[in-house]
Amino acid sequence: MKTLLALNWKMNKTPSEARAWAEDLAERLSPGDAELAVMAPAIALPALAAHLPAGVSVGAQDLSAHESGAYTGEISAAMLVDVGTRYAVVGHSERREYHGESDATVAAKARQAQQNGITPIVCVGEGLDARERGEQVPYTLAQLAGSLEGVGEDVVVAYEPVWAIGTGKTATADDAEELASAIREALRERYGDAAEEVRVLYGGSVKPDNIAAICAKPNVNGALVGGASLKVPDVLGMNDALK
Ligand SMILES: O=C[C@H](O)COP(=O)(O)O
Repeated sequence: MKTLLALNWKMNKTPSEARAWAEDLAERLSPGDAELAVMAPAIALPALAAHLPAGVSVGAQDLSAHESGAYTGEISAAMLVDVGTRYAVVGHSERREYHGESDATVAAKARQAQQNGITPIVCVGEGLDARERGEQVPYTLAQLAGSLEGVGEDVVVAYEPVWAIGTGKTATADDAEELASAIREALRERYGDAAEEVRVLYGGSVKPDNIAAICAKPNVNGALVGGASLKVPDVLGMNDALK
């Protein structure tokens, strides 16, 4: 299966900046072994769909758990599909923390994505407390079970320890593999043989100089990258490191 380099811009870049970034990438990207996907603010997705180089996917950072109707401010899966969206991040720790999203909400969003042909990237991961208690595996697996309720196997799982996000503290490649292998086992129980085809990503302070070691681990099939996704040279560096 192809390694996935998922670039999460978070709340950065206007549509004009997104277009310039995509044009710059298109000029400089030499295709590697990884699949690239850009998870941008929804308002920038049409510009990305029009200007990203061929083969680079468009992704959303969130979507509504509802199909359509009276949900002011929400963006539906069908709207995202209409502008060329292939992936959607759901349950990022920032949405869980700042927008009160529960595992049940995350699962509802993932189901909504799948019903419309979007592959959800379901995020899970422990905070510092659970890590310091040595409970990172049971904590993360409990979150995963709730977040995958009723969700089919066309899914990507991103393990992001909250203490490593945007802090410069990267989990070691062995830490990433510990959780990725536990997640794989849980996916086998849920999906059987199809679990081998589910990509498990690591996220948290991934950069050009650490991505190769992390993605070389047997159960890590890519990365979800925040800070290092904003500058084209960093993205080229990560893409090259995965060749
Ligand atoms: O979605 C991406 C993650 O939250 C990681 O962010 P970061 O690479 O800035 O630590």
